[in-house]
Amino acid sequence: MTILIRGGTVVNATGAAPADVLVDGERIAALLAPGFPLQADETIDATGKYVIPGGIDAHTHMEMPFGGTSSADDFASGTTAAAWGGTTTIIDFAVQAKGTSLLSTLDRWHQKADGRCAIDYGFHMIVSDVNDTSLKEMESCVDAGVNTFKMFMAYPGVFYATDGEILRAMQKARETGSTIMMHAENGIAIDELVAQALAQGRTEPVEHGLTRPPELEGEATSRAIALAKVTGSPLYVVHLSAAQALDAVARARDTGQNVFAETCPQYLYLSLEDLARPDFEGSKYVASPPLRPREHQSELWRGLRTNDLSVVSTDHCPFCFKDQKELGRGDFSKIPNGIPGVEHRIDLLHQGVVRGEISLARWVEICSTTPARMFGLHPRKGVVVPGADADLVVYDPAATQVISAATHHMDVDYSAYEGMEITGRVDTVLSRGRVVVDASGFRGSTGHGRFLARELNQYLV
Ligand SMILES: NC(=O)NCCC(=O)O
Ligand SMILES: [Zn+2]
Ligand SMILES: [Zn+2]
Repeated sequence: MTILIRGGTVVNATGAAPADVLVDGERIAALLAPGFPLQADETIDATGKYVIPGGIDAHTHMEMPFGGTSSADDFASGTTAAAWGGTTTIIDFAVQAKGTSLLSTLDRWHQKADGRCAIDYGFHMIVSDVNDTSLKEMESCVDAGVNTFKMFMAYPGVFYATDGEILRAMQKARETGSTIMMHAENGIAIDELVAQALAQGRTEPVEHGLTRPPELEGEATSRAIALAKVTGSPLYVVHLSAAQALDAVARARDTGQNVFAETCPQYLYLSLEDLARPDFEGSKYVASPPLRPREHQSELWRGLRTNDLSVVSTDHCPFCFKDQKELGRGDFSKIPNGIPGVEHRIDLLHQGVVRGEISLARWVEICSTTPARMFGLHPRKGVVVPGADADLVVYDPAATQVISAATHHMDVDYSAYEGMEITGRVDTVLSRGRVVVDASGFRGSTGHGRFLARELNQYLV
């Protein structure tokens, strides 16, 4: 089966140029001069549109257990929504519960995902129980294509790891060539502030933000960087939200340390003002780290331009407003943490192009090419070149849309971006050569997506 995508502008991280794209089976076969005379089984007209590599969302939580409930999207609904939004690969987090092994956790996540995903997928591993067994098991995870391990400096009693535990895991990461991903917030200090707020009767969602000040993200980020330096381990800071944390990352990178960071669309577009919405509406915006005062946003956009922020992922972690966020009415600390977004990352970041915050090539780089290289998927994913998987998005930069829960495909009853007007829209999506979304709707199938055993981080020196 061949498909010819005609008349579009191919955008890679290296730049944009008019070209026709020939797909043969699951792979890109050729980039051709526009109008090159060739017949294919199917032709897609991309005139006036971009042809970009499918998005790679390196931070999602499908069916994630949290605070007595579970995130609302399962692997079927979440990956279908991702496809609608031009994302053709996700990397989800398998979550080790305390007292369980990493390998049984990995098995469990395979059971949840295998045969149910609409697009390709990989896993990171959350390590919440550092001991001799789990440290040894990190080696087997790497062999199984899971070479990125998330640890938490937040959530004492749940996921929290001490500095000593982090140090030991980083030593193992150094030994195995794997990368530690860090949730960098000072959870011990935050828990004190939370207890004080509740004791004073401050129970509203906005208190979630006020009890997690940006300084405590900056401090934890600096500490993680120091531990990484001592151990020689690479560090990837997840969901960076605060200027103070960005500053620490930028300083480390200036010294040549293997420190990388991602931010998320919610930190670029939403703010503490959303957390302060009345009538418990603020609960829709509870995630950790929290949304920050608006002035952090321009710093994050700058970080994306300077590459101190290398990736934008969603941290997609949906909880329904009606029956899940509700768990924290009267006590903000019980609101399940997370914001939905897997469907809208490509559109929201294209908005950054429209507003002149980032270039077209940088849009592709932070949404696809760099995650592919950072997480060992390149050159199979993340680029429009012959030989790569035909994970392709035809994107119409002139179309307009309004984001709404009434029209999105995520299995959650609200949108954090409700009513936001977007210039640009996904037109057609191919996953490994199969059209999964086009004007007729969703044409893919859950079960089409394959597990991706990943190579090591290609940015390490
Ligand atoms: N970010 C968030 O609030 N929920 C998902 C879990 C995590 O990434 O820490
Ligand atoms: Zn986290
Ligand atoms: Zn997360």
